[in-house]
Amino acid sequence: MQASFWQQKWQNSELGFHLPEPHPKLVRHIGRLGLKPGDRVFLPLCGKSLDIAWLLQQGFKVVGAEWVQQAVEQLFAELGVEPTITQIGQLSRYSAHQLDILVGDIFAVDADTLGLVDAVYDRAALVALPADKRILYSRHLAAISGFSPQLLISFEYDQSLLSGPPFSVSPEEVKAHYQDMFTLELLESKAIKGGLKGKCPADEQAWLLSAKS
Ligand SMILES: C[S@@+](CC[C@H](N)C(=O)[O-])C[C@H]1O[C@@H](n2cnc3c(N)ncnc32)[C@H](O)[C@@H]1O
Repeated sequence: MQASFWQQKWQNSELGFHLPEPHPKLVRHIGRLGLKPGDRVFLPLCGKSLDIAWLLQQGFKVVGAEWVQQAVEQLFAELGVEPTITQIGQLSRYSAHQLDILVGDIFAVDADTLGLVDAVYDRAALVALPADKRILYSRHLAAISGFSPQLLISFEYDQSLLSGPPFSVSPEEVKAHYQDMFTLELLESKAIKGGLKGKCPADEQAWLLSAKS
């Protein structure tokens, strides 16, 4: 997927992925990440997710990465805060209070620029990437986040019925990406009511990834 694909989605407000509430699986399973107040949570490919505001309200710091500047501008406008913007190489950093958003390609984010994180929350990030990029992404994400524990939400459906994104990522594929680095626990797997995009039956899965010691 090129940057232009996502820029067009944001320009045309084709934001079917954007939920009107914090993700119920985040709310249900956040406790499993073992976080303390003030800990910093990384949301790769964050869009303007309401999960960000919810995590801030719970007393966490948040850092996100998002390619599309328009998305990030909408995020700060909807939060009602004015960001301080700084340039770091190819990336811009939008910061306010307990929030940093790195604007640019996730693959341009390194561990120094990201800073220390205590957990990763991946919702609609792994599944937004095509298969060849998912292999690179899973290793890159683990490396830049210092193998922090991760709450991952993925979809599984018959890929022949619908072209992604979101792409179908089976439990076998999740394991192939992560099981050499993390211990994986499937927290829940539930059918999406009405199917994916109202078109095809799909399951949404929540995974807990804990670094192997
Ligand atoms: C499916 S949306 C999910 C957004 C958010 N996680 C949510 O739950 O609402 C994927 C987002 O990732 C962004 N994105 C796609 N590829 C990216 C990349 N390589 N680096 C950074 N952001 C990217 C898109 O612009 C889009 O906003």
